[in-house]
Amino acid sequence: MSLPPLGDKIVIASHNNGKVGEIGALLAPWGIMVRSAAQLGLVEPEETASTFAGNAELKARAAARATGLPALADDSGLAVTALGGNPGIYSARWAGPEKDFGLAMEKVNAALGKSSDRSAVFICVLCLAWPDGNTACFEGRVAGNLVWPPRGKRGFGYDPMFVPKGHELSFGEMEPARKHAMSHRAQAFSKLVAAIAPNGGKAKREETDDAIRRTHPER
Ligand SMILES: O=P(O)(O)OP(=O)(O)OP(=O)(O)OC[C@H]1O[C@@H](n2cnc3c(O)ncnc32)[C@H](O)[C@@H]1O
Ligand SMILES: [Mg+2]
Repeated sequence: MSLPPLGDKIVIASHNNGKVGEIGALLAPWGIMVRSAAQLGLVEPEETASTFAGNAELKARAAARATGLPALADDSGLAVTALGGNPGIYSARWAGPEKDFGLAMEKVNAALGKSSDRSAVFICVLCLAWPDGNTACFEGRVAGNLVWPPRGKRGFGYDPMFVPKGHELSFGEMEPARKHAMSHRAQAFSKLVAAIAPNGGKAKREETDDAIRRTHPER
């Protein structure tokens, strides 16, 4: 797949500071100037699609159209097996108008009840949109189990109740760099990099991996 170049400025088409911070960290080695939709005063489009990809594309297109710059949107959520994939694309909406994720996590836990299946997947679709109407979307997933009560104050959203498979710490307890190395967002991001910069991307990924290894020598 051959995609148009990104240039040196892009808009992060998200109003979620947690996501904007994580995407900024993933983009840091690239020297691209990043502005968020909130910083640019863009309106938050209504998420009317029925899939992560549909919503990510709609958010990216709206920001590219409004700014004339390439835009990167993220639509993501927590799909809980025993809840038939809910809250899924409704993950932000379960937090209500106050964006109260303590409440959203309580709802997930209450809906699970005594279910012995606590498995869940975080899903992220990153979608790039260019001002000429081109788009490209990339999906990442990370599997894990839900714990109660929530643990840790790092990260955002549902992080404190999610323990990735093979790990002890929740995303809310982990060093941010460690979450970045395995998260659904990071997985989607490496696919995006592979599509945008197949050769340069390899060097940049190694740079990021080296930085993570220096901070986490046990990895
Ligand atoms: O649409 P934008 O403006 O990007 O911001 P949003 O918060 O509304 O984002 P979504 O519509 O994609 O909803 C996804 C919700 O899923 C949750 N979520 C996504 N990624 C997460 C992560 O890495 N850790 C914890 N929760 C996450 C988080 O609570 C988000 O609010
Ligand atoms: Mg949203």
